[in-house]
Amino acid sequence: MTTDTAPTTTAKPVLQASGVVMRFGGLTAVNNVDLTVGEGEIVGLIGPNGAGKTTFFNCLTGLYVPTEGTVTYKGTVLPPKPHLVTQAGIARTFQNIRLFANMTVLENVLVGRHTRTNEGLFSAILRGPGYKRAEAESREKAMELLEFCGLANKAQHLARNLPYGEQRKLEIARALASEPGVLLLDEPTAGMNPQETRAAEELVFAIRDKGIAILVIEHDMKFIFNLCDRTAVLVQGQKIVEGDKETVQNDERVITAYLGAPLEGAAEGTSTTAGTEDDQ
Ligand SMILES: Nc1ncnc2c1ncn2[C@@H]1O[C@H](COP(=O)(O)OP(=O)(O)OP(=O)(O)O)[C@@H](O)[C@H]1O
Repeated sequence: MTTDTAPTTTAKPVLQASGVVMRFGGLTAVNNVDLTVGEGEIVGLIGPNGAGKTTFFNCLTGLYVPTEGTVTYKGTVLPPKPHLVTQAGIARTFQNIRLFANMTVLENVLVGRHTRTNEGLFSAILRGPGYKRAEAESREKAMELLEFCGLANKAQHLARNLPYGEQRKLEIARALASEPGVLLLDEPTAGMNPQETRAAEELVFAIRDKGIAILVIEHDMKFIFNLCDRTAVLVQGQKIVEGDKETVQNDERVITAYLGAPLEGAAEGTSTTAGTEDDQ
């Protein structure tokens, strides 16, 4: 491990992974990875197919219990259960869209709010004043989020009827409904056209401006380098380099990992992707 893999942020840590290892039998999918996302930061995570990016995300969000290492959120070690991780303040989207297809857009966002509502089962069954007040507040907040994500006019549409780019936006709106301090995006622009990708960029900046730190996995290098304050590169489970756009683009090991072309394309400002052939 070389010294340039050390965290370079001076921002106050929000999410911190230390020495995270994830083994599946004899395969080490994530190998001793340290990564910090600080307040107000957008951090990128890139790497060729099978590098361990999604597995690392799963370790950060309690879907997997890391074989070794710790993950802390604002200084507290996270419990290895997804709903408790969400409750703590970490939200995520998935590489493969996971919406409730037969529910409306608004209902999907309301589902995302359940970790932030105090009304229990009996309150819901009895539908007393407390429940009605909480429900009205939730709907109002959900509508604000749909407005923020540009989906307010689709609130009553079924999720399955949205175009692909809007489904991805809805996933983000639902993740934001849990009022996170950090948002993890797993390939948010996969399948988007260039116009949708640019709109997604604007949305990510706007989320950061709300005070939510962001960690994003993407194969679209232009998207990553336009957005991110720092980018970490995983290759075969190991973080080989972490730094700003220039540091990453000029690192020989990164160029070798990608066989050169994609990163050079990004440096020239053309939209390019790397290693997407067997995604999803
Ligand atoms: N549940 C699992 N059981 C066994 N092996 C797994 C499991 N999940 C992932 N792997 C393996 O771990 C390695 C890392 O996979 P992972 O999906 O994390 O990579 P990735 O960088 O996200 O790839 P991509 O860019 O294609 O999404 C791969 O070799 C994969 O086959």
